[in-house]
Amino acid sequence: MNRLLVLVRHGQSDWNLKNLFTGWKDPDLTELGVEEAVEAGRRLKALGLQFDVAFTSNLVRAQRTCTLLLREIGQPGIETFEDEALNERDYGELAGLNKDDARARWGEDQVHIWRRSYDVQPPGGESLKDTVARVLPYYMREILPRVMRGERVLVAAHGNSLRALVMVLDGLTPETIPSMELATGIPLVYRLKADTTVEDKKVLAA
Ligand SMILES: O=C(O)[C@@H](CO)OP(=O)(O)O
Repeated sequence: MNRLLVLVRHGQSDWNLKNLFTGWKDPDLTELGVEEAVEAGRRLKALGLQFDVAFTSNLVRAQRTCTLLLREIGQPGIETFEDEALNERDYGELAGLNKDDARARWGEDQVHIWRRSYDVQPPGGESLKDTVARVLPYYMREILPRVMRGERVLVAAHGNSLRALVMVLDGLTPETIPSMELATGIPLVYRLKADTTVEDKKVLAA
């Protein structure tokens, strides 16, 4: 059985380019972001991968990435579910601030803790732990059962909502997750075992 699960972070957004904390704000893709989404499709196509269903967030950068990728692999319009459970981590009061300005104001270490620690919340926002607490139930309820039925599943989402999933799939811990980064537009191709753990993982980097 297939049990194919592909995770892809959206292509570069306007706010990635401007180095702004984004969270639940809704900027579109840049030209490079569009190209990254198309390139992700090309890499999946080169492996002959096709999908039965796709999941994305309710933010435009992930939705467009999903649409562009599916068009590139010749599957526009397959069943696609949009849900805020897959949204980026909410960056609270940091949203819209420049990351370098934040480092100058609060210090490199504090900003790194807000961005990459497991359980420290940025002011007014979600920690990765909070993000896991909303992404994981959605994965268990909506995504995993389809993978287990042999459907080939695409998830186009965000750096931290996907770090939440990768943490669980790869068995990372609060100590090891801070060094885990997800590049824009690079598909992670998982095959799962019948017991829902990972049989095989490929990172489709250049
Ligand atoms: O700003 C954000 O929403 C995220 C992703 O772009 O940033 P970070 O990598 O700092 O978690």
